[in-house]
Amino acid sequence: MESVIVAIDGPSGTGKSSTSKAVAAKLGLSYLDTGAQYRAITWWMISNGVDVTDAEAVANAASKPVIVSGTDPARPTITVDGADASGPIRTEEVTSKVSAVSAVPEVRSLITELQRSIARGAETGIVVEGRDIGTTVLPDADLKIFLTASPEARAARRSGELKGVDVHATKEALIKRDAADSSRKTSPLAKAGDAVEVDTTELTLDQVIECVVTLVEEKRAAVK
Ligand SMILES: Nc1ncnc2c1ncn2[C@@H]1O[C@H](COP(=O)(O)OP(=O)(O)O)[C@@H](O)[C@H]1O
Ligand SMILES: Nc1ccn([C@@H]2O[C@H](COP(=O)(O)OP(=O)(O)O)[C@@H](O)[C@H]2O)c(=O)n1
Repeated sequence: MESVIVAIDGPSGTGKSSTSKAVAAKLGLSYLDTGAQYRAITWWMISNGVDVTDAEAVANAASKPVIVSGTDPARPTITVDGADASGPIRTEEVTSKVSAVSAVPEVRSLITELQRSIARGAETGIVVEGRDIGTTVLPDADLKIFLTASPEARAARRSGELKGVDVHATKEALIKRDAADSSRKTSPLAKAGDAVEVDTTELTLDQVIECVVTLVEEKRAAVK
């Protein structure tokens, strides 16, 4: 296999970003964080005074921001209209509003096209992580992984990152976002029929990385 495309989906805090970056780095592949792109467009909407609860206003503005993702797993970058957005897209305000913006069909079709063109341009292959990569963005991916973990484990991991934030509040916010992402009409968070499900609750990050690397290597060996 000359180039390999790996889709990694799952809810928040299951380990998608950490696993995808490490797998891409180990195998010499590019890396794309699609959640960062939805966060970036959300940040632009907030900064430009667009009411994110007004789906029509969001749809009308969706094509305005220019979002550029750098795909080096050692140094992922994201810019909006040329400005570094990596810090501002991680604020609590963006996190609480991103599901409303990402549910708008016009936003999804624009971002999906952007993701497909980035994947096409990755010479050695790419690991793309998100919610709908295996089902919608790259349905022909060579390998699809769906990561899961208990809400308790996911909340503990997330609140470990955000110092001083209450685990209970983190868990509630996380469950609310998963419910919104799973119930939207256009390409909801879902496991593709042909995805391999990996429950990471009792696994260390290294074990998850090893598991995915082995699955990619098995795929590559099978088509040689
Ligand atoms: N298997 C694991 N065990 C313990 N901590 C983990 C595991 N996988 C990821 N983490 C940690 O949990 C946090 C969230 O992981 P991340 O990769 O950002 O998840 P996602 O992209 O699915 O939201 C990070 O701090 C990461 O280091
Ligand atoms: N492929 C994707 C990726 C993210 N998203 C949206 O973007 C949000 C942020 O994704 P993320 O991956 O940065 O979220 P975390 O799990 O890292 O907190 C999700 O809650 C979804 O609303 C999406 O709709 N489709």
